[in-house]
Amino acid sequence: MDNGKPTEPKGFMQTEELFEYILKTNVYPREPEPLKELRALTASHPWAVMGTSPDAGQMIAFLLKTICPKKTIEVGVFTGYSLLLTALSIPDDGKIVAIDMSRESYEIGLPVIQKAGVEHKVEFIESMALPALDNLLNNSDNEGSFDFAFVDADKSNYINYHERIMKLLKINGIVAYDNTLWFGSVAKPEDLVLDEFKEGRISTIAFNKALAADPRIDIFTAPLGDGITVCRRLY
Ligand SMILES: C[S@@+](CC[C@H](N)C(=O)[O-])C[C@H]1O[C@@H](n2cnc3c(N)ncnc32)[C@H](O)[C@@H]1O
Ligand SMILES: O=c1cc(-c2ccc(O)cc2)oc2c(O)c(O)ccc12
Repeated sequence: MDNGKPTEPKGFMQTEELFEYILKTNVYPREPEPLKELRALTASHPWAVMGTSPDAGQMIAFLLKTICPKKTIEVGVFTGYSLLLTALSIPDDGKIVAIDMSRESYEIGLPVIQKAGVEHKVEFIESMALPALDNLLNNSDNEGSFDFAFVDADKSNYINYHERIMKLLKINGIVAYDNTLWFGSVAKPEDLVLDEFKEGRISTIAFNKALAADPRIDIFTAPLGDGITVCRRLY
């Protein structure tokens, strides 16, 4: 990464022309106005690249509209692209427990969430994610009560988030993990990977291996954005 910008573009699985084609043909024309507005608002942020890729976002919105979740968790909010798309996709009485250590980032996108009329669905928790998840688990009402979770925070902790989310999700509940291909580095030999991707590559490879071996879940990985792995809790 140079000035916060990774050298590998999003949509690295396709040629740049093909990725642009997908965005122009069916992602941007279907992207709700508030999400366009939030993306534009975030574009000048030095860490804009962290926002969920709109093509992966479209898949998450599709999933959410299919399962109609009443209780969801988001780990890693930033300026709120994935949070707003969740809020726009779940029922009016659905709730999102949204966890991020930075309220400042969340507040950048908050006016757009308010204007879209979906703030009532959001309970924002400013905290490190692990203690926040443990705190949720301290209340036994939360165990096995969530329909959906989206994880897009510090990649080295995904395995720790997974253990907690398995307890918070209902059986048949769904969790989606972003960045499971970490700019394509997971499939490259270490010596061909730029230094700035090496640490994330190691933790992502270990995480992907742990998910593949986890008998509690069904999984698939979609090569959208930076790679997104979707799991369903089986028991
Ligand atoms: C990739 S961004 C999230 C992008 C967001 N999903 C979106 O669509 O814009 C990662 C976020 O995780 C937060 N984060 C990183 N490590 C964290 C931790 N240990 N606990 C809580 N939040 C964390 C950062 O503050 C940052 O806002
Ligand atoms: O370039 C990034 C960096 C992150 C990132 C780094 C460190 C953290 O503690 C959290 C997140 O996340 C990204 C991301 O989610 C993405 O979709 C693209 C790029 C990056």
